[in-house]
Amino acid sequence: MTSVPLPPLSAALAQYRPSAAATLRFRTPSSAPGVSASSSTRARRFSVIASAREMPWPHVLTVAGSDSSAGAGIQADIKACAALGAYCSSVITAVTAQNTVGVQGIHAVPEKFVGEQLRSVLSDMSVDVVKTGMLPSAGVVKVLCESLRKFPVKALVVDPVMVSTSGDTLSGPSTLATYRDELFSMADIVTPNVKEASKLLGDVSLHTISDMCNAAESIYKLGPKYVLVKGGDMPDSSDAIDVLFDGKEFTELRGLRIKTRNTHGTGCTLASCIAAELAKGATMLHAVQAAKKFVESALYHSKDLVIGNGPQGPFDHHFELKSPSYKMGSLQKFNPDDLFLYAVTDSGMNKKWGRSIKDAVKAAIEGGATIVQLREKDAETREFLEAAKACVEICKSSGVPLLINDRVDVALACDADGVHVGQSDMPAWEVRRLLGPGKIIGVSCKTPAQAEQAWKDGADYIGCGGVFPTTTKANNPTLGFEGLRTVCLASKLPVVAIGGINAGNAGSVMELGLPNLKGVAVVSALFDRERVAAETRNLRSILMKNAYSRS
Ligand SMILES: Cc1ncc(COP(=O)(O)OP(=O)(O)O)c(N)n1
Ligand SMILES: Cc1ncsc1CCOP(=O)(O)O
Ligand SMILES: [Mg+2]
Repeated sequence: MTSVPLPPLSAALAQYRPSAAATLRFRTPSSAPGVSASSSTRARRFSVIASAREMPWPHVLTVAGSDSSAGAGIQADIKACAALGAYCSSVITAVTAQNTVGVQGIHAVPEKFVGEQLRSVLSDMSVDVVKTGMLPSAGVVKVLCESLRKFPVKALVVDPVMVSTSGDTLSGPSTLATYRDELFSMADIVTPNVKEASKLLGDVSLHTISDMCNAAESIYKLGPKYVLVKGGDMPDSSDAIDVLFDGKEFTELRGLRIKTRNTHGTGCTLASCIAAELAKGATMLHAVQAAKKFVESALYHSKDLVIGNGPQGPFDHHFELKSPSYKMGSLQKFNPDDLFLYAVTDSGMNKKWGRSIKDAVKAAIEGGATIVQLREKDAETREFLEAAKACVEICKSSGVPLLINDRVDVALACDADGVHVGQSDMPAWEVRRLLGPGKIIGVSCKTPAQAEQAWKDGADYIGCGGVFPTTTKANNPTLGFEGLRTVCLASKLPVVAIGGINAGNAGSVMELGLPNLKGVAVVSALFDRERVAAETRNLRSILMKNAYSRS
C-alpha cells in the first residue's frame, strides 16, 4: 500500500490561491439563444467573437440537487469549482428544503426536464468533466447516461450520494441498482464514503482499512477506472484516511481530522474539487490529493463559524478571500505562513552526501518544505548562479518561494523570490532598494533593536536564533527559548526560528505559542541526512500536529 500524507496547511493554502493564469483564462461567451438583437449588433458581436483568441476555461458540469442551506449540493459544487479556478455549470435534479438541522423536503425535477437541462449545457458549452451528486431516481441516472453517450466529456466523477450528512435518504434502492448497472462503467472515479460503499455492496460492514480496500476492489469490479472509499466516518482515529484503488494498487491518503461541526457538504466539495482538478489537467492521484487538501484547509479555517442552529453547519469554500495576503491582491508577494517549514541548503552537506543543490531542493519540496533558501557559502559564483536558476524553475513550478542567502547579485540574476541577510551582510534597506518592493527580504535578528531596525528597513520577516546550539554556523550564540520569546514579542514582523532545530525539538519551539512565530528554519536536520524528502516529511507532520492541536 502506498501512503501519501498531505502537505502542510500553508502549502495547501498557497496552492489554492487561484493563479493569475487560472483567473485570466476564459472562453469567449457565445451569444445566448433566445436573446433578441438587431442584425447589426448581432453581426458586431459575432465579429468580436470570431476575432477574439479562444482561451480555455476548465469547465465542470455538476448534475446534482439544490441545497437551500447552500452547504452541500449544487451550491457547494459551484463554490468549490470557483475556489479552484474552474467554471461550473449546473443541471439541477432535485430541489431540497434543508438546513443545518436536516432535510425537510425533496422536490424532484421531472426526468425529462433534467434531460433538457443536460442538452442545453452539453450541446453548447465545452464541458471538460461531469460531476454527479444527488440523482433522485433510476430514470434520472438513465437520462444522464444517455446524454453522456451523446455528448462525451473528458471525465466523469460520480459521488454516489445516497444519504445526507443528517441521515436523510436521498436516493432509493432502484437508483442504486442503476448506478451499479449503468453509470459506474462510464465513471472515471466513484467516491463513496464507508456508509455508501456498504450500501452499494448490499450492506456489508466496513470497520477497518482492510475492509475499505476490499470494498474499493468490489466497487472497482462494477466498472469505474478509480474508486475512492472515504474513511471520514471511521471511528477512533485522529487521521481521516481514504483509500484510492486503480485496479492494481491501493493508495492510502491521510489527512488530519479537523474537530468541527461544520462538515455539511464535505463529500460534494471533495468530488467537485477532484472534477475541477481533472478539468485543469491533473492526474487522478494529484486531483484527489489536491481535493483532500482543499477540504482539509476549508474545514480548518471554518471550524469556529456559526451558521444555523442545527448539529451540522456549512463551511467556507472561499476562506482564501479572507486572508490578508489575498486582500492585498497581486502586489502581495509574501505570505508569512510560508515560513512554516523553511529549508535552508548547505553546500558542504550536499557535497558530503553527493547530491546537487537542485536535487536537495527537489527533495525538500517533495517532503513538504514551504520556503527554500540557498545558503551556499563556498560555491563559485558562476556555478551557484546556474544552480540557482534551475532551483528557481523547480520552486516556481511547485509554488514554493526561493530565497538566496547573502547574495543580492545572484538573487537579481536568477530572479529569485528574495534574499536573506544577516547583521554583517548588506543592510536590508539597501537590499530593498536593489530588489524593489515585490521581493521577499528576511533579516537575522538576535535582539529587539535589530528586529525594530529590520521592520524600519522594509524587511518581510526575521530569522531568530540560534535557538539551540548548532555546528552549522560557527560562533553563533545560542539564544534559547527566552531569547527567542523576547525577540518575537518585540518584533512587528513574522518570525522564523533557526539553529539546532530538528524533529525532536521543533514541537517544543512551536509550543511556545508566540503568535508571530510562524515556523522553523532548518539546515542539518534535513540536509545532513541521507533521505532529505523523508526527513522533511517527518518534520512537517510534527509541525502540523502541533499547529492543529494549538488551534
Ligand atoms: C531564515 C534564516 N535565518 C537566519 C539566517 C542566518 O543568516 P546570517 O546571520 O546572515 O548568517 P548566514 O546564514 O549568512 O551564515 C539564515 N540564513 N536564514
Ligand atoms: C544559518 C544559521 N543562523 C543561525 S543558526 C544557523 C544554522 C542553522 O543550522 P542547523 O539547522 O543545522 O542548526
Ligand atoms: Mg548572511
